[in-house]
Order: sequence, then C-alpha cells, then structure tokens
Amino acid sequence: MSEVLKIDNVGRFFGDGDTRLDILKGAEFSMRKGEMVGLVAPSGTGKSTLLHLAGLLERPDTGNVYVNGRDCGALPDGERTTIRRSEIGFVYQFHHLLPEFSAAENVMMPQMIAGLGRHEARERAGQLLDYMRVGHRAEHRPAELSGGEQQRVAIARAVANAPLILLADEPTGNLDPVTAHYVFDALEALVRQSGLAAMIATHNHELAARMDRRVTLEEGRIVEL
Ligand SMILES: Nc1ncnc2c1ncn2[C@@H]1O[C@H](COP(=O)(O)OP(=O)(O)OP(=O)(O)O)[C@@H](O)[C@H]1O
Repeated sequence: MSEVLKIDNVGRFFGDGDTRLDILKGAEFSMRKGEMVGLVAPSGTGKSTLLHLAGLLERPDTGNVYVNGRDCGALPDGERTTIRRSEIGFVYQFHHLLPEFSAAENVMMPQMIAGLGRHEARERAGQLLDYMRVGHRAEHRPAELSGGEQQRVAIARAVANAPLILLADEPTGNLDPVTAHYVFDALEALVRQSGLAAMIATHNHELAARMDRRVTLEEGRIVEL
C-alpha cells in the first residue's frame, strides 16, 4: 500500500509572545491508500487545524505536508489548489451544500470545475447519489432533504472527483445516533469500495472503533491510540 498523506515534523501556532498557542509541535503522521483513521481528541486540541493542514487549506509554520509523495510546502497557492481539488475531498459537520442547486447539481459542480462535461458529470453524480442511497432525492434542493440525506449528498460531492484522500470533520456530529450510524455505514462502504484514505475527526467512540486506526492529539503531537 502506498503512502498518500504524510505529515512530517509539522508545527502550527497562533498568536505570539505571551499569547502564543502551540497547537501542533513536531507532529508526525502518515496514512496509506485504503486506510480509515479516526481522529479522536478533546475539543480545542487542534483537530480542525490538522485537517486544514492536511487538506492544504493552511500552511504549517514548520515542517512539511506530502500528498501522494509530493512536498506541498514549496508549491505556490495555485498548484496547492489544483492538488486539493483533484486529490482531496472534504466533509464538514454542516453540509455546506449550495442551497439554490439540486443535490445532483451540487455533486456535478466540482466535476465541471475540473473540466468534465455536463453529461458525464450528471451521470457520475447519479451513480454516487445512488451509491449513497439518496438517488431518489437527486432533483431536490438541500432544504428539502433531511439532515442525514444532506450529509450523504455532501459525501457524494466530496468524492465526485475521485480524490485519493477524504478528510472529514465531525461528519455525523450534527445527526441523531441512528442517522449517524446510517450515514457512517454509507461512508464506510464508499471508502472500502473506492480505496480512498480517510481521516475522520469524531467524538463518537463507537464509530471510531470501526476504523482501522485511531489517533489523538497530545501536547501538539499525533499519538496512536
Ligand atoms: N486562526 C486562529 N487564530 C487563533 N487561534 C486559533 C485559530 N485557529 C484555531 N485556533 C485555536 O487553536 C486551537 C485548536 O483549534 P481547532 O479548531 O483545531 O480545535 P478542534 O480540536 O478542532 O476543536 P473542536 O473539537 O472544538 O472543533 C483552539 O484553541 C483555537 O482557538
């Protein structure tokens, strides 16, 4: 299995002087294709910060982030954006779907931005929505969907461009326990079937137990549980 994400001696701090907060200090982590890793750590320890660094949304203050073997630290913003769009999918606690577009259009959008034609994008959107068992809602707008359905559409959108890495920040945090399990089942099946590598921040220990590995954050370091 090949390494798709590597966090190498990464440091990230906010503020300076007396108010400086060292959120990550010499953090080390790597993830291989097909791996599902649970990120379980108390609030405020840096889970979102780590996901933003891994997803090339922020740059570390020290150290390097490698995506599929490529050192992304030295790259200009434009190249980082290209890698992010093609190799990385994000799912957030709140779905962030575009309200004025249908579920299908939300899943088509990233594909069309990547250059795919409307017809192909619609076909893949249909397949992904079917796979997430929300195909019957393809023409509905987000506001017409339940929370669990919205989150399944958001997951379909995150993987629309067949990324290597899926980063999820509390993807089921906003759902009741039964719906959370249902959404997680679909997410897990998708990860297993596609060979994606997924890092999923969650406070739900039961869901974390179903992943291949669990890590936490301790004093700015990433520690295996
Ligand atoms: N841009 C910023 N400027 C200053 N401080 C920040 C910034 N971003 C994050 N922090 C601080 O860094 C710490 C880690 O934040 P982060 O959002 O990564 O935590 P988290 O583990 O995801 O928390 P939660 O589970 O509550 O979402 C917090 O103390 C936060 O206030």
